[in-house]
Amino acid sequence: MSEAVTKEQVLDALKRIPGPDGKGDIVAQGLLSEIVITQGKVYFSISVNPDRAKALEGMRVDAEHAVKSLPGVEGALVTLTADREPGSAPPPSQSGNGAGGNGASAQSSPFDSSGPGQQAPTGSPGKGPGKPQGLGTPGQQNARPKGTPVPGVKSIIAVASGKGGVGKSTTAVNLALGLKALGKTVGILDADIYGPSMPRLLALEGKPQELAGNKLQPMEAFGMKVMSMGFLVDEETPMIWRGPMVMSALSQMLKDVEWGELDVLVVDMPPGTGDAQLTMAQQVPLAGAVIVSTPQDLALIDARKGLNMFKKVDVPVLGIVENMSTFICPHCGGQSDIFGHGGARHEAERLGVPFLGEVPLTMEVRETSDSGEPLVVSAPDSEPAKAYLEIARKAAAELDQAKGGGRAAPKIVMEQ
Ligand SMILES: Nc1ncnc2c1ncn2[C@@H]1O[C@H](COP(=O)(O)OP(=O)(O)OP(=O)(O)O)[C@@H](O)[C@H]1O
Repeated sequence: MSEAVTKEQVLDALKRIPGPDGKGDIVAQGLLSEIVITQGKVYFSISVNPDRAKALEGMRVDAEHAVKSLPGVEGALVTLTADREPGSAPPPSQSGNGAGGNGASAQSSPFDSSGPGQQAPTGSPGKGPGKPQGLGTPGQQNARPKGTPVPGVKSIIAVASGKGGVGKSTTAVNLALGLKALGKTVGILDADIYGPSMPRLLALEGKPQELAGNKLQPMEAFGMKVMSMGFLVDEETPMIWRGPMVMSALSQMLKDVEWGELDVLVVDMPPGTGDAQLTMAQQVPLAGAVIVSTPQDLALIDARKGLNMFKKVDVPVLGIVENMSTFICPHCGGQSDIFGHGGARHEAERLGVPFLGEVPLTMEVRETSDSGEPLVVSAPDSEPAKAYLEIARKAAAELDQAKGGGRAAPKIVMEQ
């Protein structure tokens, strides 16, 4: 195993990245937040002028690549932020520079920004030959051909995110287990074709068994029925072919899987808000959606796109979850807000959707999710597990409300 990377090495690599105006470098210009390293994964944000966020995406990608190419780095989550004045980065505190990191899957890293979720790949269902018939044009208002109900399944909820790598799948699993802890019978469907995570998150291997009548027996983990694209699509299948396959595979996973009686089926959606996601949201008979975001303001722009996407297809948003809210140092217990803090709560309030809760960035979330022992079952008394349980409780309450005719209509105040 290679040596653990240090903050100094990361900073040295970042000195090669020119600042937004092409002058100096992003380190010298004081644009970086605190750099946190846990077990070979590096997290930080770069302050930019929000008006230039799109134009500076290349700078973000360059910074991420520069860090990822360092020996000992397994992944990097780099975001652009506008919530901090350049040069006012918090004073460095001890980072949880763990013992050098393993345990992450060898597959495409969820941190890989060039990978799944950043854009819908060519051949995505909205564009490619696999575009399902009769679903209306993605982007078209009010085109919700409610998907065919799945026999035995009372409610289907989607867990979605505006972009990849924000912890959507980890949240989906812990939310599902939280719902189970509330006494519900739960299934989880991993619809993330570009980077199926359930085999890793639930330590599942193998293929589902075929039953009579062309039905598939879902796999099982922690008392939940589980189905994943990862069980059906060969890892070797090139991305470009996966898009066209997704719709038939998805409808197969809904219709042709012996789900049995379920109170809730949690669907882990592919990240993003492109055509593929919109088409999926239209095709699945969703009772509600949960949006996962990091607190950082530009990520919230993506979260907002997620909200709009569900609005377009008339699916109630049960609420927003703020993930990686605060970093808790495993050594000193100190807290720091790498990506800001409280942004999602504020955004939820602003948009009039429920805020379901916040989950800190901790080593235990990462370790347990990457080793297939989700925190809600492996350490139910830990702080993040309690946060997930509370999120599940609130989501269940919102679901009941949505099913019972929806949230109370907002009061209309007449301006004098
Ligand atoms: N609160 C957290 N604290 C620490 N690590 C976390 C937290 N949430 C998620 N992670 C880690 O971040 C990585 C990405 O998480 P995950 O796979 O759930 O994200 P995702 O949004 O589903 O990604 P993708 O879009 O690539 O599928 C994983 O290594 C996971 O263990």
